[in-house]
Amino acid sequence: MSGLLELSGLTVAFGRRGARPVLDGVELSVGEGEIVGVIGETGSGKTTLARTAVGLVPARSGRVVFDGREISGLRGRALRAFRRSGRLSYAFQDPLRALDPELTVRRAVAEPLAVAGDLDGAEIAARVDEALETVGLDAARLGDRLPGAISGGQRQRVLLARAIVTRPRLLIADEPVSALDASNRNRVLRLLDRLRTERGMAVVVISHDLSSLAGIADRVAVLYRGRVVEQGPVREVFGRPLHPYTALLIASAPSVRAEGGPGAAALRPSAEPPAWTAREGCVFAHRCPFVIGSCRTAPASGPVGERRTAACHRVPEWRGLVATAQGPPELVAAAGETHKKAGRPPALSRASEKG
Ligand SMILES: Nc1ncnc2c1ncn2[C@@H]1O[C@H](COP(=O)(O)OP(=O)(O)OP(=O)(O)O)[C@@H](O)[C@H]1O
Repeated sequence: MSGLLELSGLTVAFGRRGARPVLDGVELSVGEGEIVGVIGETGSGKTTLARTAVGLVPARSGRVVFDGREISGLRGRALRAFRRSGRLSYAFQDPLRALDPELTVRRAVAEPLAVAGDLDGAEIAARVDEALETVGLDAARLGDRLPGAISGGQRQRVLLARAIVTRPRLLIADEPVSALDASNRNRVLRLLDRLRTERGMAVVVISHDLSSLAGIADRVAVLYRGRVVEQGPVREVFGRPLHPYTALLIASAPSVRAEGGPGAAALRPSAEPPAWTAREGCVFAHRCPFVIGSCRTAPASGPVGERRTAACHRVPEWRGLVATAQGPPELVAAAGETHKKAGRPPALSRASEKG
């Protein structure tokens, strides 16, 4: 059965020919009413994935199919008409930059409907009130304010109201909670869950915050350097990651780490700079403590069980190596170390990458 949104072999590159793709053969499917999380470190391509899916960035190759129609092939007027329809909606990452500072809340939310041109003024006003109410904002009190005169949490909800005012079948929300405090974060997450339950709306949530996704996502896709290295049901992926990169991400997020799962020290990547371009092999090979020859030369992909994929040649044997500390010497050495610094381990910062 095909999903509502199907990305297949999606490759995107910016700039000169031959530049390393920002997205490289991405496969992702989102079903009706499903919540899918996309996680990965800064620069892994999450926003580019969202922007390509909604037609803001052209794909170099591969396909984006929404509701049975190929979007990646649309150009000019046909693409504009599809985007105006608002059936596939995108809530941008940064509300302060995404909202016009000179448009009141009411006008900002009304804009997608005004652009679509299907409704008269009274109908638009009613839909705007409905959208603001859905996100828990008081239209009478806040409707005439400018973005600069409301709180960060309210701005985030205005952005969501604007994204759902067209009653989309799928919403892609780019880091919808990253700038919010705990209470606003929970409010926005509950809202996304409610939209799915009450309207059957599918949601793709891009987030750095694994614990947020653990609470609402059905499935999760892990992006690293433009490739989906693992995907599957969120409980399974967070509970028993099958790609060493996923394990590293999760080990660095104690709030979602399963009891007894490998710690970040045991997974500390090799500090060696990459000696090859990872186009053919695994994109994590240059950082992976479990690397073997084939990781550098052959793509590893494919299903691991019915609903999971993990692009790793050493699934599941690397997990056994961690458990018994019988891995390669650098792993055993790494396993004996502890990260003295609190917070994000150096392994996940872009500074540690040279390739
Ligand atoms: N329009 C563009 N032109 C050139 N390079 C771009 C463009 N957009 C994105 N990139 C590059 O593509 C890579 C992926 O960027 P992207 O914003 O998709 O990552 P991300 O995972 O969303 O990061 P973050 O979590 O920081 O938002 C980065 O190296 C970025 O500099």
